[in-house]
Parts: sequence; structure tokens; C-alpha cells
Amino acid sequence: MSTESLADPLSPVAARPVGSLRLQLALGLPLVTAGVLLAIEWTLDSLDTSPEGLVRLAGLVVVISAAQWLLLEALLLRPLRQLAQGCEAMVAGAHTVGWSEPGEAGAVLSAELGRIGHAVEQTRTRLSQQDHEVRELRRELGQQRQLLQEAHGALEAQKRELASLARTDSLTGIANQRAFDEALRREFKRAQRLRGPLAVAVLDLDQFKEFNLVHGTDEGDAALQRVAGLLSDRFKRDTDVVARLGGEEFVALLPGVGVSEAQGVLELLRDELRALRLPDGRGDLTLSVGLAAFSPTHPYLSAQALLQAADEALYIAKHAGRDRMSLAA
Ligand SMILES: Nc1nc2c(ncn2[C@@H]2O[C@H](COP(=O)(O)OP(=O)(O)OP(=O)(O)O)[C@@H](O)[C@H]2O)c(=O)[nH]1
Repeated sequence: MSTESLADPLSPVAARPVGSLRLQLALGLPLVTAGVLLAIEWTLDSLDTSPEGLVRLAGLVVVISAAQWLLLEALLLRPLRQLAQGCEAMVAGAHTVGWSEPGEAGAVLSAELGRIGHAVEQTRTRLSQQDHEVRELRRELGQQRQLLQEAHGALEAQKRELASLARTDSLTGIANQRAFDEALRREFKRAQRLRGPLAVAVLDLDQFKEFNLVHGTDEGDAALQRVAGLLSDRFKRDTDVVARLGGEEFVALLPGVGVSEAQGVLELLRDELRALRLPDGRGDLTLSVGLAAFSPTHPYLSAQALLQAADEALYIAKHAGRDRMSLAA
């Protein structure tokens, strides 16, 4: 809100009634005077309707109206006009306004004008304070809006982080079971639609219970992280998904990869794990792997059936002595 936007009560538009009042008086005074004189003559039964009598009456009306006009002009209209001019001058910026009326009347009118000027000044000050307050409120509103936007942005980031955490294994940083299940369903449907290969390998560390007992769970945790790192390094295409299903069990989902290709890469991975040395120089971590692959010649009926085939292959690998890979039938 600004002071300019408010209607100014002392604008020339507001002063216009003074002029129109003068016109109304010029027309109304003779009529009222004539009416009063006629009423008096009629009441006194002395109304002279002869031409001379009517001319005399008209002359009387003109003289009385002129006298009334002069009186009103001197006592009301002129001071009113000067008051309006004075107010306009103050509104335009003058703090004190000279007064042309002489003597005591001029002093009284000057005092009135001073009061009006004071009231106008107070109104101006109040309006300017309100204007200042409105600006302050707008500024605070802008700051609050900015804070709100920042809070909204932070909330969105936290939501994204939470969503990502809900799909990430906290120990290793790779995908968790939930993310893997989603990916498996999605990729299986795609493989069915495109009639392309899709390999699933379930990998399980051998004798990990014993490993924990011998080296401690901290070293066990570090071993799980190393395996996750190896998997991520080996399977790094955009479409590959490596996940920890829990405990010491991992899984690799490889869209577009057939059995023999997957087998070759997984053997390399097993070699790499074997070559990994523990801080004390020992390299006794081995993996058993169960591998199954969907293809037009091995069309599993569901994603669950494909995963179950890989699980069964892992079971066979474990029971065949561990540290090996077994392929689903
Ligand atoms: N350090 C560590 N150990 C874990 C974690 N999760 C599960 N384990 C341990 O992994 C071990 C798994 O033991 P088992 O299921 O008997 O398997 P295994 O000893 O590897 O035997 P096989 O699988 O038959 O070769 C248990 O001792 C668990 O406590 C983990 O996050 N960190």
C-alpha cells in the first residue's frame, strides 16, 4: 500500500462543490426570496398584482437576493474557497500557508487552516508509517517464503535419501533384497517380452560362521564389504544389479547375459576373491555360486522360478564340497 494509492480528500475534485454551491445559491436565492415575499404579502392581504406592483416586487427580490448573495459570499464562500486553496497548497507540500483575509477573521481562518494542516500532516505521517509497516511485512513474508522453500527442498532431499536407504544394504552400500526383488520382476518381464537372456547368480561365502569365529565379526564385516566391492567392480553395466540378500549371501542379476558369458565372469570373480589377502596375509575366503539363466531355450515361467533354480544350483554347489559353481539344469 502506498500513500499515492489512497484517494486524496483535498484534491481539486473534492473542491469542486464550492463552485457548484455558488451556482445553486445564485439560482435558489431569488426563488426563495420571491416565495417568502409573496407569502408575506398574501398573508397581510397586501399583494398588488398590478404590473407596477409586480415590478416593485421583482425589484425587491433582486435587491434582497443580491444582499444575501454578497453576505454569503463574504462570510462563507470566499473563506471556504481560500480554505480549499490553502488545503490544496498544503497537500502540495507547503507547511504554512499565507492568509489574505485581513484582521480577526483572517486570524481565525488561519488558525482553522493550521488545524487542518496539522490533521493532514498527521494523516500523512500515519499513512507513511502504515506504508513502512506493510513494506516490512512484505519483506518478512518474502523471507518466510524463502525459508519455506529451503525447508521444502531439504525435506525432498531427505525423502530421496530415505527412499534410497530403504533400497540399500547399510553394511555394504549395494542394493538390498527389496531393490533386488523389484529389479528381478522388472527384468524378467523384459526378458520374456524381448525373448532375450537373463542370468541370475546366487553367491554365498563358504564357512563364514567359522571365518567370523577365527577372525572376529569386524573382519567378517570387512570381508562382506570386499565381496560387495568385487561384485560392483565386475558387474558395472547400467542394467546389472548386484545385491546382498542378507547374511553372507549375495546375488547378481545380469540382463542380456547368457549362461556361458555369466559363468566366465563369475569364475573370474571367484579367482579375484581367492586372491584377496586378509590383513594377516591369509586368503581363505571362498565362494559357492548357483547360476541360472532365462533364455528362449530355458523359458522359466516366473521370476521366482528362475531365482529358485539359481538357489537350488547353489545348494548343489555347497553339498558338492563348496568353493565351486553349479549351473541350474
Ligand atoms: N560378520 C558378519 N557376519 C554375519 C553377518 N550376517 C550374518 N553373519 C554370519 O554369517 C554366518 C553364516 O553362517 P551359516 O549360515 O552357518 O553359513 P556358513 O558358515 O557360511 O556355512 P556354509 O554357507 O554352509 O558354507 C553366521 O555366523 C552369521 O552370524 C554380518 O553382517 N556380518
